[in-house]
Amino acid sequence: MPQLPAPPVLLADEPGSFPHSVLAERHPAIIRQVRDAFPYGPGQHRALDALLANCTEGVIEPLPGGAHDVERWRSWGLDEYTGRSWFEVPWLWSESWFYRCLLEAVGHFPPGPWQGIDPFRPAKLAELDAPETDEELAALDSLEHATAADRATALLHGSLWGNRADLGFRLSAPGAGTTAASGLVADDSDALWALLSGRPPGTLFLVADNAGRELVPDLLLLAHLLEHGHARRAVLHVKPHPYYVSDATTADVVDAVRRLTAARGAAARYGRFLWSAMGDGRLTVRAHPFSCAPLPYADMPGDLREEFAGGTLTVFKGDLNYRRLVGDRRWPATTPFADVTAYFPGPVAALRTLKSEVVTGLDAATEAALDAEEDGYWRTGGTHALIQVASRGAGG
Ligand SMILES: O=P(O)(O)OC[C@@]1(O)O[C@H](CO)[C@@H](O)[C@@H]1O
Repeated sequence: MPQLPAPPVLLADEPGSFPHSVLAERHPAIIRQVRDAFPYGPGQHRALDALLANCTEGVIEPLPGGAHDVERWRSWGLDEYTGRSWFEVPWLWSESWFYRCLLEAVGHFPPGPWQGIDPFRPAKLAELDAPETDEELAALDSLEHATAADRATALLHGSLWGNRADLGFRLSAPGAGTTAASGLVADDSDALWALLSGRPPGTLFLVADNAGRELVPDLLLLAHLLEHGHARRAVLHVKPHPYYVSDATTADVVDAVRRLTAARGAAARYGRFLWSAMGDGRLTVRAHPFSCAPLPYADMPGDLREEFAGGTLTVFKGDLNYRRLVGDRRWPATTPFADVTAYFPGPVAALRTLKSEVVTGLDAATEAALDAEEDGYWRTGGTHALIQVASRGAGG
């Protein structure tokens, strides 16, 4: 296993940089969006005002005494970062901390009338109800007569590009989700299908990203893989609580499956298949606390490592999961994907549209051509995507 020299971790301390804009602009916009979405009371408004001041100008403060997850956050670095500016600790950490604080402000965790209410739910539901979702579901009918291989490719690409439908991203990327996507910067899909064509079929893990128009195609892909013998069992890892605006929770999985079963044609058939697969255990939903950790997957706890070790393949969806999978560092873009994921206990794949600066596994010519064409926007604009696979341990 190669021991790579680790480049610096991304911080948000450089005005004008993408991480800085997320803390200075995107987080205040998210607070505004959440405030407008619910008839919150004065206490919640005051807490949101305090969070706005704290996350833009203040320092990281301890969790309130009695918070259910104090020990967890201490083990994730809270003591080390308390008293420091949000802009000077690892960006991955401060972003995650923002969502923890936002949920605190709206009373999501403590017992009370607002416990368990998802502040992002209105936006997630609006997306699921959008006419674009109807169009995407209707398009499934035209795939019914395609060969299984063509359908598999279409569903893989649907799941991949579904990652553009990220509500937090749309708050800060003008035109995101509407412009035509221009292409793949890496495509290991042959290796991915090779892993999923082994006999006997095994367990596939999918570490989900966004709800709504990303989760629906993820579920369609899982249904296809189960139905066509590419996997015996699928495990969908979602977030245990609302996170990064649109990240999928179990409630969002239920909404997505119900949306499918209530549709017409092929979409309804997929919905019924998924419903019965959940009923007989072929499809399981998991909500591990580490899914919302402010840390890279290299630091995953033993139980999760053991679980992933039993999979034929683990697929990480989306930009944030990619940052956590490879490490949120200034990797040269040509650093091999297999090297940065060498710690992972089994075959692993990433399906991601590029919405932050971290990228690995490109060839030098591709990187140079993209830089010449777009001067860096290709890394964060969501216009490009990648399918990367490290087959290690699978004899591949
Ligand atoms: O993980 P996702 O939904 O694909 O994207 C998450 C995201 O919008 O949030 C982060 C910045 O806040 C970036 O990693 C990325 O731009």
